[in-house]
Amino acid sequence: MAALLEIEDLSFYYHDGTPALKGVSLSIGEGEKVAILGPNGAGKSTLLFHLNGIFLAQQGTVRVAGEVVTRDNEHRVREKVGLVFQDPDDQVFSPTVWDDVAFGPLNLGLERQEIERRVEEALHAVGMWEYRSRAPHHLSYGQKKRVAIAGVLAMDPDVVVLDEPTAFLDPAGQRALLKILEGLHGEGKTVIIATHDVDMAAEWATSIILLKEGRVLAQGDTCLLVNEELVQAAGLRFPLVSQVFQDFITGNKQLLPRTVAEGKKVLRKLTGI
Ligand SMILES: Nc1ncnc2c1ncn2[C@@H]1O[C@H](COP(=O)(O)OP(=O)(O)OP(=O)(O)O)[C@@H](O)[C@H]1O
Repeated sequence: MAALLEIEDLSFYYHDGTPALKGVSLSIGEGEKVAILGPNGAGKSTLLFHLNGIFLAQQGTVRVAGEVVTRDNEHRVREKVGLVFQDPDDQVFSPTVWDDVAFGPLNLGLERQEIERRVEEALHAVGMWEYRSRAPHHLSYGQKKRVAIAGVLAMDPDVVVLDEPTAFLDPAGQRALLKILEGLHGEGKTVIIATHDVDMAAEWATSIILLKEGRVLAQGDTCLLVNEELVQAAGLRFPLVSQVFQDFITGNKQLLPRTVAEGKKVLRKLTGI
């Protein structure tokens, strides 16, 4: 089966000549949970902007469901791929939270009842239903972020892309976000995040993409997060769970536990408890 998202040799330069992407090629299958990691300035946000047609390829191609993204189909692509921006102030602008989340479904031309159903469901999903009459600019950063996520959920896209979704969320908010992402995945959606949170990536992702200086260093499973050479090159660190076991499990680092559940399993084996 063809990949849902296919990027081939994508390069992108900003107006001032800054090269942000240099020959990026990658593919993402339907239903995957993808974490894109890399240091500041690696090109993560620039790459995400290409996934739903906000940026069009200057060199190379971006395919969504087999279709090359162009100016002619960018609107259709945006219905398929929803993007939650890194900064909610770039996304949340309506007079009330309710209006903001309803904005996308309204533009889809849906019936009033369906719009109301979607807005209610999306606001409940992010725990912001009680705030529906509030002005978004009077909310905290984390609350605005939740509203921005609800705005994308209400569009019901096949692919949900989130730029730094956990940044500025409190621990309960981060747990709630993970639950939302799991729920989306359970509905069969493909979920892609850009993040600096190695621990979350290790716990959650089925596929890891490491970016650096506009290039893909590697794409694979969460084993990449305990590959010393790659982790160093990408300016990352091992997941905390892996660090705990690093000195006790010698030899093949790929066998290091990467999640809390894996860590517990190893401990049970070692201690017999
Ligand atoms: N509007 C812009 N004009 C010029 N250069 C830009 C612009 N936006 C980003 N860049 C540059 O493009 C490169 C990639 O930036 P991008 O924001 O995609 O990185 P990132 O991996 O998302 O970084 P971060 O982790 O800090 O969010 C960087 O060198 C950055 O300085």
